[in-house]
Amino acid sequence: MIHAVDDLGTRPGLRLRTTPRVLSIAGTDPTGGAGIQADLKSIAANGGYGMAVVTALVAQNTRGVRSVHTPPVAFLREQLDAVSDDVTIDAVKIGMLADVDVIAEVRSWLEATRPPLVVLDPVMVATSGDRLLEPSAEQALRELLPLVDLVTPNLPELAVLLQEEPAATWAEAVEQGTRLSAAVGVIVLVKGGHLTGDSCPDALVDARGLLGETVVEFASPRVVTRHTHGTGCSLSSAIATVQARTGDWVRSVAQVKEWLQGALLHADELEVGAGNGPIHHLHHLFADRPPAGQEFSGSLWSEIEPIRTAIFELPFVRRLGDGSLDARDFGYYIAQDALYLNAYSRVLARASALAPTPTPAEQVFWADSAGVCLKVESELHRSWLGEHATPAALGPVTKAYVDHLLAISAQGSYGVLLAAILPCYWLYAEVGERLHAAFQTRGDAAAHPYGAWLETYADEAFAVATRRAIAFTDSAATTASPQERAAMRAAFAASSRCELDFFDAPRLHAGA
Ligand SMILES: Nc1ncnc2c1ncn2[C@@H]1O[C@H](COP(=O)(O)OP(=O)(O)OP(=O)(O)O)[C@@H](O)[C@H]1O
Ligand SMILES: Cc1ncc(CO)c(N)n1
Repeated sequence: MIHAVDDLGTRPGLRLRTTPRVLSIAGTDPTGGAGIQADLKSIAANGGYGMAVVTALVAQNTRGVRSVHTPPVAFLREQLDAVSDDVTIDAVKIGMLADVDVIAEVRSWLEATRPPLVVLDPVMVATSGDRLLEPSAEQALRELLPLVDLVTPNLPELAVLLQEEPAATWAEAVEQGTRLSAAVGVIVLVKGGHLTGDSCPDALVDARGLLGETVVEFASPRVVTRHTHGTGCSLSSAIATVQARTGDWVRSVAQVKEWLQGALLHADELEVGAGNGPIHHLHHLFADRPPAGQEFSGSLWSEIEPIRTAIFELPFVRRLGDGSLDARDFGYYIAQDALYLNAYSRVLARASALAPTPTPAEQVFWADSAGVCLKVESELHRSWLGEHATPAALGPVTKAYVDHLLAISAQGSYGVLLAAILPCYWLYAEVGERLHAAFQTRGDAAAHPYGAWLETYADEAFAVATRRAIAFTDSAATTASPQERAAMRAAFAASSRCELDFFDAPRLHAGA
């Protein structure tokens, strides 16, 4: 889709595209965190089509730069022309330019092709402190600025561009950015990543007033991580991409900063290299991905999402959480739960009997769990029901749940039985944790009539047992046939529905 652009600080030739074609002209990082590798990921992460022309090959990793090989500039030009002779370029991001010859060639290509949108990251020094631009090329880089729309210097680079000392404070940095913008007629993104303190401010500055105001600040909290390799590359290529879609610098920077914050927050998960590792460019694509090895249980959990939502919307669960639950409803629930736990213990013992022989840990876990279940049952009698009270009769919902579990026990598939057992652990851990967290925040722990109940299920030992039950279910799923896995899904969903009905049963049957 193509739109014309009005005056938002962009060049007349700019045409907005849903999926902009973005060219990165930059150096390489074989570890994938900076340079063109980071640019391609950032462009993709922000919805663009990425292309790349290599200025210099850099033998580097997360610990530092080993050497730089700059191919002849004639070959650089061949790469640039190969792209521009064929592809309509919507935006260009320029990174490492290495030396004066490279700068001259890129400059000549820019003058010949006039791309509608150019973002320049004036790369001089890597995160590791190694130089990526020869000092003799600094003047040529300064002279390139009038050909670009946005320049994104960090604090030391801003100082070099102005031939001044680096700013010591954020106010000084913004003031330097304003002077650079006025001198060159370019929008400057001043980056505060090199400051110390709890925040990482950035500011878009345009002395010509193209942004509506001279300085637009973007505040973001500093992410505590040492994995910031390539943030500057990633930021500039992402801005080029989003700007080619929105045509609005302020909106583009705000959107990209939000993405960058997420990429920094998830950086530690990647574990790439021993030095300053990369950021997680594509973190948002994997946000819902279950941990490795838990794909099966992860999909079971997603499939019962409507049931989980319904559980938290039940009046019983809401009132249990805030303590306003009627004592009669709670009493009915606890009495039914004691009956349920007795039957559930037998089902767990059956899982122990069916556990595969080469893994005694599973057999022991289910046998222990059957024992724990009986202890919890007697504890319910002791603390809530009175040890000598007449045993309640199995209510209709309890009976349906127990019958379902016993029927699956009788069928003899270990995997299907685990899937049927699992919701009782998982949903209780979830309910316990959420209600407990909510009641702790309110700070009325002592006064809460059901506080002790909530504590049982929010307990860390219960969470540990739940994680093991999940892991055993996943491992059973890996050896199960497709038919058996389908039966596991059905059993998990059926038990989850029983859990929902069980929480709703007091409303329907407590008065009967
Ligand atoms: N720890 C952090 N937490 C949040 N944002 C950060 C952090 N470090 C850097 N940033 C942000 O990342 C972007 C790049 O900033 P920085 O000043 O580090 O650039 P740079 O030095 O060019 O990056 P590079 O590490 O690639 O050399 C800025 O938007 C900055 O605010
Ligand atoms: C190729 C290249 N460009 C930029 C940087 C700055 O992080 C780097 N380390 N490597």
